[in-house]
Amino acid sequence: MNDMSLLERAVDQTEIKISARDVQVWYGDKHAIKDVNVDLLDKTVTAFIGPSGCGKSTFLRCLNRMNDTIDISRVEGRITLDGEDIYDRRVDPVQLRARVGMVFQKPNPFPKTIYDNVAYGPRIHGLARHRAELDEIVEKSLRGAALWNEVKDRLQEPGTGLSGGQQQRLCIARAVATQPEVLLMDEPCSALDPIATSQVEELIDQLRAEFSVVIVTHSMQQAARVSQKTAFFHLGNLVEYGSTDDIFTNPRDPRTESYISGRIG
Ligand SMILES: Nc1ncnc2c1ncn2[C@@H]1O[C@H](COP(=O)(O)OP(=O)(O)OP(=O)(O)O)[C@@H](O)[C@H]1O
Repeated sequence: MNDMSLLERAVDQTEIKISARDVQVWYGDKHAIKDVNVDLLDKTVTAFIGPSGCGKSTFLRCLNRMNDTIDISRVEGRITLDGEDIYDRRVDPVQLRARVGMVFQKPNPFPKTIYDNVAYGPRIHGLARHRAELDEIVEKSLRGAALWNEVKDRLQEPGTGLSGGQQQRLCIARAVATQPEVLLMDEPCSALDPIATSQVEELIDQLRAEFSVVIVTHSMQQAARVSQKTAFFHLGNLVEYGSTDDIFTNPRDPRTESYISGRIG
């Protein structure tokens, strides 16, 4: 698939999947996210862009409560998934993270077989009643991550024996296996070569048929290629959010304009 065909696919989805209101994040005294309000759409790829340290990853981690795992961080405000407050005390963060999956910068397969990497989530969440059902989930997830053909004859080999690009697709298969509704990706291609990057980018475009995808990226070319919506962060503020086309061709805020034209960053 070429770049333009990804870019030209219209945003046809308007259903809000995640809604953030007045979100603040502190690390100790450091105010890392300031009053962020945004509605992220279902079945849409949203890119978070902005200079290093502006808070992209911090805000991403708010969306599946990964910041809970950082002792000194404090999150305020309201974030809803399908209208339900994800910070409500009745919400189990482990269950939430099955619905809002995450793929990290560096591929991090478990030291287990390819099969067990993918089967891990469905097993702990009880998604399969018997082995045949688990086999089906593993195959479907590996197909969904465009990896099945490369690994179908070596499912019992260690996941860590795959190439970097294959490992990242394995991590995507692992995230997809719990049937998430949202997939968060924190610079998923930064450790990959150009070929693996383009495979993962094509995959992201396919994944949005089923999920809402949010991707943090330092590459404006990548944001333009894969996303329909873009959010530009600067010094903890969400400065501008809109269609990727508008952000890149007609930014409204001078800070966005400076960033995309390479004057800040
Ligand atoms: N675990 C942490 N403890 C303390 N401060 C943190 C922590 N994580 C991030 N920060 C600080 O919060 C701010 C936002 O960081 P964050 O990693 O979210 O930015 P980013 O835009 O994702 O940066 P990059 O593009 O470099 O990954 C920075 O000032 C950073 O130093």
